Amino acid sequence: MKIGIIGGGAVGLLFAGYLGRLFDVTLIVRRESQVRSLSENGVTIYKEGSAITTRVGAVQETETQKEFDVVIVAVKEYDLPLLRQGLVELGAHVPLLFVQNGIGHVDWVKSLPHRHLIAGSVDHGAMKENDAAVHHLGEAETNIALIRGNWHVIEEIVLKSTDSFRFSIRKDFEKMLLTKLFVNVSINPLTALTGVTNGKLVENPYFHKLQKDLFNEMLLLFPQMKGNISFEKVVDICRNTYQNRSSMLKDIESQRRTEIESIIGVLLDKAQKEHHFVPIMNLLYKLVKGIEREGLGG
Ligand SMILES: NC(=O)C1=CN([C@@H]2O[C@H](COP(=O)(O)OP(=O)(O)OC[C@H]3O[C@@H](n4cnc5c(N)ncnc54)[C@H](OP(=O)(O)O)[C@@H]3O)[C@@H](O)[C@H]2O)C=CC1
Ligand SMILES: CC(C)(CO)C(=O)C(=O)O
Repeated sequence: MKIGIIGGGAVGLLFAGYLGRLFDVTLIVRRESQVRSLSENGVTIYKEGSAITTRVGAVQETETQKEFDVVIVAVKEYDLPLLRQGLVELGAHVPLLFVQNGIGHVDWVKSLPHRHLIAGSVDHGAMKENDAAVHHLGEAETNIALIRGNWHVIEEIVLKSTDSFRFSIRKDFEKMLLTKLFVNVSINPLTALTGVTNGKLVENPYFHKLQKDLFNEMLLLFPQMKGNISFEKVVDICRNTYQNRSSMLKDIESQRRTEIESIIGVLLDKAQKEHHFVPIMNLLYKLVKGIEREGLGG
């Protein structure tokens, strides 16, 4: 099975390192320097004191000629629009798997002409070390659900998946993405603003109380999720990814744009339309946007 992975960031490298042991994997990146680094070094995954290196292919996005059986899109949500042309050129028959947090990308994904579209929800913690190495912090799984098309296109990945990098099939992609959204709303902005790792949010009673209040604001917006997600799930993920610095914290630290729009911005629009009072979300959104604007994180 030939797998293309667009984006050699934390998640792209993690997927390439694990899937590259089982399949023919090519990372599609945007910098020539990263192609060189990957060709020379392969992808190294650091985990609990060990390091495993996997050889993978690497090409620059403009030079992708290979025919893929599936393409995993691992760029940030706000970088997706620029990929449209390239994805169309891959062919509408090529199944695409999107791993972005949040729900801001769903309508855009649905607007693609591709026959098989799959949503992914990544519970792993991944922290990029350099262009060819990533830390796997917190063993978890990747949930996947069909947006449209059929399963057989991705069955092999699920069947061959191993315990250290497991894929689980979910029936309802909206419910799956909302579940992850509850997690990201309760972790990412708080870690981005306080600078702590995920695990500290459940250890520190002040942060933990804020997490709970945020979770309750989420339930106001999505009452249908009441029986589907519990606050314990958030706590479990914080513990599982104890040492991880969330993707939003890493963005703030690197003075990069965050995914706050796709994680909280879309929820504030919903709250306004439906007349819900979500003061903590509002405050966190404005603080993250303000810090992002001033480039204060570095
Ligand atoms: N990190 C984590 O623990 C988790 C992240 N996620 C989700 O996964 C997605 C990716 O996150 P993450 O890996 O952390 O992000 P990173 O910022 O680490 O990586 C994004 C990568 O995309 C690359 N990229 C951007 N545009 C293009 C393009 N046109 N062609 C090729 N490559 C491109 C960037 O390249 P360059 O290096 O050149 O800028 C960068 O390497 C996000 O949507 C996030 O929400 C989900 C769960 C956990
Ligand atoms: C699961 C979690 C919270 C891991 O840090 C994540 O999705 C992220 O960092 O964006």
